[in-house]
Amino acid sequence: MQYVSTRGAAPVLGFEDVLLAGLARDGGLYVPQSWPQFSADEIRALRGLPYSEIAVRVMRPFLGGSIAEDEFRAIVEDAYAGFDHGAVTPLVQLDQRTWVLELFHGPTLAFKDVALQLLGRLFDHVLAKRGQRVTIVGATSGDTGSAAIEACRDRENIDIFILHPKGRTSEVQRRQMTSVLSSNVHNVALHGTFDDCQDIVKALFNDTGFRDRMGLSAVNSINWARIMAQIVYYFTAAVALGAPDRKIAFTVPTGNFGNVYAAYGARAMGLPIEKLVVGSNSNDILARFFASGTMSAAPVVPTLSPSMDIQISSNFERLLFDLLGRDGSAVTDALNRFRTEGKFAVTDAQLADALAIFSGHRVDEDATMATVAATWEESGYLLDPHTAVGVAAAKADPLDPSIPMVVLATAHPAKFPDAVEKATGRRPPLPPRLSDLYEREERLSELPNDVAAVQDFVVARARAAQEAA
Ligand SMILES: Cc1ncc(COP(=O)(O)O)c(C=O)c1O
Ligand SMILES: N[C@@H](CCOP(=O)(O)O)C(=O)O
Repeated sequence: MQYVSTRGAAPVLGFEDVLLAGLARDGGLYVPQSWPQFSADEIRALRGLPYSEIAVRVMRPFLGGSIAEDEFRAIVEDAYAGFDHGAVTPLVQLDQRTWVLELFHGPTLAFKDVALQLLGRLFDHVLAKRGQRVTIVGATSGDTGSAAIEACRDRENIDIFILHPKGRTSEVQRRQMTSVLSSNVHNVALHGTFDDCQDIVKALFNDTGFRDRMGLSAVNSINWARIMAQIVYYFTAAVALGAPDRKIAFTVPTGNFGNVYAAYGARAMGLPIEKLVVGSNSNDILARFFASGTMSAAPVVPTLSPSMDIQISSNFERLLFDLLGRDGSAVTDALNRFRTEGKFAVTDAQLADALAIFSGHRVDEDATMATVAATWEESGYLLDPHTAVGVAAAKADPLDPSIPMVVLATAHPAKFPDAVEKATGRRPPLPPRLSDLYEREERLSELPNDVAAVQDFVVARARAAQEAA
């Protein structure tokens, strides 16, 4: 299995190099040269298997033989052993046609753990084999940060720097990051939005001198391995609900487009996915794209679902690559236009290709709160505000109701207790292992929205951490 860049001008790489590279050297994102195919019989054979076995079978083709199967199986089993539900990502039925796929049973209570618990172990495995060390830089709107820190803390060959937008995460999310005091963990509260954090991370990667000197790696979904690990739960959910002998649809609360792109990958691999519904909060650039074919930037507004307060969805580039016929220079042109003019458009035919798979819905703050409240009243089920955006988007979609709709529950309601309490009168408690979170010491540094300032900080802290080690 080989991987190519969406901008078409970076070296073609195998799995291990893609894992360590993060962003491609031409600024693009790596995607598989072709999608592995699963026959109906191979999909049927997944029914009833444990999560980790499905994970091995679904991810195996992406490794291209770079990790021996028994070693990979051991890594996968270890990654999911700490989840607090035996099914890892259980399905819960909400009503006759709607299920939620609970992705929040990992250590930091959000879907990011599913991929990052694996990624931390894969980094360890590959770095030990190569005798290499990396500096991870990541951007977070709240959940990737804590999941990545949890996965990488105290690992010998990794320093990890996480940029979050100051004051724009929930308090639980911030404390989950900043209360990890390990010497290889460095939290930055940036004076800016998540998009600013993500821009700085990309700028650090695009400075190839800095990138090579520091040995930069990524934990955001720009890293192909994140997408690979997220494809697995679309298979587990689909086979549990009757695939390949029954069609299925998913609604994904969306920000950076990584999660729903993983669903697109599962469909390309052979899962009978009828529709992918993209749920956006008031930061609705994606819903507007699916309505018009034009991607046009707008200022980020803070919402009750802060992890989705994103206007530049980095993984959309991977879909665009396919919509534009896998032409890297056409992708580069479109994205340059987006940077300089604030917008670009696809043709009617390209939009029709996208709409054959996707639809998009904007869910505003009132609808989010009303959905949390109504779901609690009708089903006795507590939704976090991100999942509520998904449930509301699923209800707004005109899809054939005989097709089961799975909404991805991307975070535990206890990560957003204020919004949940306001909507339902019930304050969801943190699990016992996090019950002292509000008393824990925090450590973080504040930095301006400036690439050079972040670069200097990374150099100084990485040097100090290595001297102390
Ligand atoms: C709780 C939660 N829901 C939804 C999303 C959006 O997912 P994606 O960025 O993969 O579209 C995020 C952030 O990524 C998140 O943390
Ligand atoms: N919502 C995310 C934003 C980063 O997304 P990623 O999937 O690219 O890591 C977060 O919680 O940080």
